[in-house]
Order: sequence, then structure tokens, then C-alpha cells
Amino acid sequence: MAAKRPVVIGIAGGSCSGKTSVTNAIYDVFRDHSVVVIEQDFYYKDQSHLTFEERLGTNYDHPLAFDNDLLIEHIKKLLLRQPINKPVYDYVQHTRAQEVIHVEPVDVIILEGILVLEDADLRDLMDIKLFVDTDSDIRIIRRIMRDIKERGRTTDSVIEQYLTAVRPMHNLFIEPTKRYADIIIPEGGDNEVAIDLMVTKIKTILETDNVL
Ligand SMILES: Nc1ncnc2c1ncn2[C@@H]1O[C@H](COP(=O)(O)OP(=O)(O)O)[C@@H](O)[C@H]1O
Ligand SMILES: Nc1ccn([C@@H]2O[C@H](COP(=O)(O)O)[C@@H](O)[C@H]2O)c(=O)n1
Repeated sequence: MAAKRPVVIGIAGGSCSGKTSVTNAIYDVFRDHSVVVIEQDFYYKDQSHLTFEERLGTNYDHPLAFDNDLLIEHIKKLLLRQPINKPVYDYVQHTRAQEVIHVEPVDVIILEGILVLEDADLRDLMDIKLFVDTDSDIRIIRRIMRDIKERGRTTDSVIEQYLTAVRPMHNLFIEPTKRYADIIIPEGGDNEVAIDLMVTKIKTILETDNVL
């Protein structure tokens, strides 16, 4: 019997909009099926050749910060049901970690990240495109709390980065990708109706004869 083509779901949205929460809610439903999360953040360009000080100068909210060629290569491999070695990212050191995660082929691929809808070649690989829409005041509050707790940052550094890069790049590159979304989800992972709709749609695609 011919192998089925995996389903690719793209989940975009601003920093701290709730992309990971939506991703986890969908992941939990398909956990016993076969599902993988591909974080666009893990595909930030390797910066191991730069000093720590130099890495602080990178604009992490610009499309050019990402190695989308590698990301696209990996999604295409998974679509052909071939395994990949997914990079791991270190937000404290601002570069790729030494280790990789071996990922076997799966039925459901969830691709999440601030700019996953910005690249046309990446968009073309997606069956469903979501944009998680959360007000910027909520997002900055969440970001200050998260980055201090989990990413080794100070309040001042988070605010400075927000004003110089996160906010302007959001307005320039992230917010405009909303137009490519099939569904715009307010309330992130708390939006049970949207999550249920997504799960139903994914199941429908999985049940169709979508062969390679
Ligand atoms: N509905 C919510 N209410 C309160 N905090 C939330 C909510 N959704 C997400 N958060 C918190 O905000 C931060 C960012 O959420 P996350 O889902 O990781 O967003 P993203 O992946 O878009 O950056 C996390 O610390 C998370 O716990
Ligand atoms: N070294 C880095 C790499 C990325 N960031 C920030 O992460 C944000 C994207 O992740 P979310 O979970 O918030 O979607 C992005 O806004 C980058 O500014 C960073 O601070 N340092």
C-alpha cells in the first residue's frame, strides 16, 4: 500500500502570542498517533563562530536570522517519510546547541514560529495555516516574565530588545503574514473551539487518500 502524505500545520503569531500553547493542545490529541513539533526557533542560524557580545547584536526577529533552507529541507524530508536530525537551540548562548534530536517520519508535522508564514516556499508545504493573535500589551508582559525565568534575561534587556527589534519587526514582518492564515486564533491555547476545529480538520485530512 502507498504511504500517506503527512499533514503539515503551520502555526505563526507574535512572540508570546500562545503558539506553543496551541501547539501543545494539538500535540496532546495526536500524541498516540504520530506527531512531531518543528520549532522554527531551533533553525536560527548557527552563531558559534561569533563571540557572545557579537551574538547580542543579532536581530532575532528578522526573517534573515533563520536558516529557512535547512528548515525547508527537513520538512520536505519528513514529507517523503525520511528521518531528520532536528537542531536544538540555546536561548542563553544565542546559538545552536551541540546536540540534535533524531526525528522519525510522522503523520502530523506541527511547524511553529514567529515567521513560519513569511516564507512562500515554507507556506507552500503547509496544509493548514494558523495565526495566533494576541494583543501586544499582553505579549510583552508574558515575554518579560518568560525571558527572565527561562531565557536568562534581565528586565532591562527584554524591554530594550522589545523596543529596538521585537516590536518593529513584528509590525513589519509578522503581523502582515496574518493575511496568509486559514484561521486566526484569538486567546491562544485557551480557545477550545478553535483547537477542536483544527483537530477535526487534521483528522479529516488524515482519513483521506492523501498518498505520496
Ligand atoms: N492564556 C494564557 N494565559 C496566561 N499565560 C499564558 C497564556 N498563554 C501563554 N501564556 C504564557 O506566555 C508565555 C508564552 O506562551 P507561549 O505559548 O510559549 O507563546 P509563544 O510560543 O507564542 O511564544 C509562556 O510563559 C506561557 O506560559
Ligand atoms: N537568541 C535569541 C533567539 C530568539 N529570541 C527571541 O525569541 C522570539 C521567538 O520565540 P517565541 O517563543 O517568543 O515565539 C523572538 O521574538 C526573538 O526575539 C531571543 O530573544 N534570543
